[in-house]
Amino acid sequence: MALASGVRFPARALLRPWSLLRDTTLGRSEPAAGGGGGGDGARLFGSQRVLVEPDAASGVAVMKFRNPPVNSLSLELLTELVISLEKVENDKTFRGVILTSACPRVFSAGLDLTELCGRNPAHYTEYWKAVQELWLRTYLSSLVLVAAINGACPAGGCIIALACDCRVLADNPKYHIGLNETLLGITTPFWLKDTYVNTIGHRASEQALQLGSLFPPSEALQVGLVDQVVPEDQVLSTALSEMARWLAVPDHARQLTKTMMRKATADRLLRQRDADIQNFVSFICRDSIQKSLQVYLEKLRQRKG
Ligand SMILES: CCCCC/C=C\C/C=C\CC/C=C/CC(=O)SCCNC(=O)CCNC(=O)[C@H](O)C(C)(C)COP(=O)(O)OP(=O)(O)OC[C@H]1O[C@@H](n2cnc3c(N)ncnc32)[C@H](O)[C@@H]1OP(=O)(O)O
Repeated sequence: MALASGVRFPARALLRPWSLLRDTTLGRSEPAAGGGGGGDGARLFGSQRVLVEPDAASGVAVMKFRNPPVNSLSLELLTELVISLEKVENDKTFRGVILTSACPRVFSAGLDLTELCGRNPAHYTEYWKAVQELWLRTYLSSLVLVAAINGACPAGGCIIALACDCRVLADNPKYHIGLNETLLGITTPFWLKDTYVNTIGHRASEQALQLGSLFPPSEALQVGLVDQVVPEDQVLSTALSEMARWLAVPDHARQLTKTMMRKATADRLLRQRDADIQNFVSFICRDSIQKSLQVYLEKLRQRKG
C-alpha cells in the first residue's frame, strides 16, 4: 500500500490493510466499516494495539496505544498507528487526535529493541521504513495532535510526543521524557535531532542529546519539552482543554501555518529517505552496535524484581 508520504507498507498490511483494524464495539471482532467511526460518539474502532475512541460531536478522537507491557514500538504497533491515523484523517468528522497510553505507567518505551537486535537487513529496512512513515504521518498531520503523556516517555515515545502540536505530561517523578539513544550506544538520526532542536532549541538539544538526558516532569517543563505538567488524573481533561484551544483556530490557517513551520524539516528526510534507511541498516548491523543493544536489553530484563 502506498501511503501519502510515499512509503510502501509491509506485506501483511499490503494484502488487507483494513484487516488490521477491527471493530471493537461491544467487544465484537468484525472488519471495521470503511470511512471511520463518525456519526455515533459512542462507537469505538481500532485494532489490536491501537484503541480509537471517537467523539464525533467534538470532532476529536482519543487514540490509545495498548501494546503491553510497555507500548514498545513493534513493527505491528507502528503499522497499526499509521493506519489508524490515516483512517481518522480521512474521516472529515475529525479535526483532532489525542495520543495517549492504555498501559499503566508507560506512554511508550520507544522503539522495540527486539526489532533492532539479531534480525537481518531486510527486516531492519522494513522496520526503519515504518518508523519514518509514522514520524512523517504524525509530524505532517493536518489534524491537531495533542500528546496526553500518562507514563514514562523515553526515546521513540518522546519522538511521537515531539511530533504532536502540544504535550501534556502527568506530574509523576517516574515519568521521564527525552531522547536517551546515546546511552544505548546509538545515535539519533538527523531528522529526529532536527525535531528536538525545533522544540527546545540548539544548545539545550546539543546537551540533552549528547548526555542522553531523560527529564523528570518539572525539568521537561522548564526546558520546553512539554507544554503543561498536571496531576496524573487531569492529563486527559487538560489535553482536551488544550485541544479546544487549538480547534478554536480556523483549520485552513492553522494547517498552512503548521506546514510552513514543519515543511523544511520533513523535506530534509523526504529528500534522502532511501539513504537514511541504508545508513540505519548499515549502522544497526555493526557488531559493536548489536553488542551494545544486546547488553542494554539484557540489563533491562535483569532490572526486574
Ligand atoms: C554514524 C551513522 C549514524 C546513522 C544513524 C542512523 C540511525 C540511528 C540508529 C538508531 C536510532 C534508533 C533510535 C532509537 C530510539 C529508541 O526508541 S531505542 C529504545 C529506547 N528505549 C529505552 O531506553 C526504554 C527502555 N525501557 C525502560 O526504560 C523501562 O522499560 C520503562 C519504559 C521505564 C518501563 O519500566 P517498567 O519498570 O514499567 O518496565 P520494565 O523495565 O520492567 O520492562 C518490562 C518489559 O518490557 C521490556 N522492554 C522495556 N523497554 C523495551 C523496549 N524499548 N523494547 C523492547 N522491550 C522493552 C523489558 O525488557 C521487560 O521485558 P521482560 O523482562 O521480558 O518482562
